[in-house]
Amino acid sequence: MAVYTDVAAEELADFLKAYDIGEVLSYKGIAEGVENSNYLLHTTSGSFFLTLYEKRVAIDDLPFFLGLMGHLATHGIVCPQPVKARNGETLGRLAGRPAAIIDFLEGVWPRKPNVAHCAAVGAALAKLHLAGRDFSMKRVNALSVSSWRPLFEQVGACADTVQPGLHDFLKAELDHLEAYWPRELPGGVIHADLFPDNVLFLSDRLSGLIDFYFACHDFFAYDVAICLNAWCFEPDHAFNVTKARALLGAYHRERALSEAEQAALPLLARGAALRFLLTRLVDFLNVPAGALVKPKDPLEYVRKLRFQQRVGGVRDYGVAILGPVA
Ligand SMILES: Nc1ncnc2c1ncn2[C@@H]1O[C@H](COP(=O)(O)OP(=O)(O)OP(=O)(O)O)[C@@H](O)[C@H]1O
Ligand SMILES: N[C@@H](CCO)C(=O)O
Repeated sequence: MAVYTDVAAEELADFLKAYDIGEVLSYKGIAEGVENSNYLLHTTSGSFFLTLYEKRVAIDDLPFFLGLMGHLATHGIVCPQPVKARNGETLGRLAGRPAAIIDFLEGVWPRKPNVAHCAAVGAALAKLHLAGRDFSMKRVNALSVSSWRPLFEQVGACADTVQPGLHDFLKAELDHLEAYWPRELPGGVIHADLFPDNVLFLSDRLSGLIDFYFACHDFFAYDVAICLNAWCFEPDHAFNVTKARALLGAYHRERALSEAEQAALPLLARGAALRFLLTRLVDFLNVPAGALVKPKDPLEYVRKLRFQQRVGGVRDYGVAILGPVA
């Protein structure tokens, strides 16, 4: 989470003069998330979310992210809408960082996802992929396979301080993925970070998707693989095939996964596990002094990667080859 960048009350009051959202009543740093500095903002007009974008968000990418959130809403995807300043801009600058105000979505992210949550996420992910097909802006995935070796080299031998032998394990996996990564699969706009903490529920109903700051163009099935890793493992690290079947089946009913996508899923899931393992390692080894952040556990993704290395095909996810949707 983060509060990497503090915001003084006077700075905030100044910043809000450009908006039509009333006077500040309170603002508090949010103790969740690891990428950006987030504040819950209450004003005389309502509740908002103030985000100051940090190191992993390139300022030139922000129009894509903010524009995508607006586009998806026009296709019925419930996600935060950027608040425009009086000059029509959604992006400003606060405390030396690019900053935006987005509306606050009610809902709670599931700390212990169940099978119904997994089915809801599978369907929502497919709808997001379909809704993004006519989005005009493009963004290459800055954290796809070509970015993993530089991250690995950034970590280097320090990997072994986190777990003995981790450096060689990462190198072997990287060599394998670079050699066999798919060249051609159906693709488009993906979320690329749809973890439980980015999906809100009200009672049992999915009430919103948030945190589009890794959204980009990549394989749709890669986004599915990210969700398999994020939603379908138990706290004891066991893979839950019932949850995987629910997630994949619900996705497939909204947007059919081709045979090629299904065949590629295990390899994509290895890549998805390596991607988050590497960014977690980098963050774990480089916590900025004074930042209010609890880095996420890289070893969780070592275990997930080892599981995915043993997967032989989608049957290991609890599904027979998903046939045509009736
Ligand atoms: N628009 C919103 N409405 C309601 N809650 C929100 C909103 N945006 C963020 N949150 C809450 O703040 C938390 C952190 O937000 P977010 O996920 O965007 O941070 P982050 O730094 O990108 O973290 P990470 O990428 O690790 O999830 C979310 O888990 C959610 O609980
Ligand atoms: N969702 C990511 C953090 C944001 O990239 C993780 O759990 O590693």
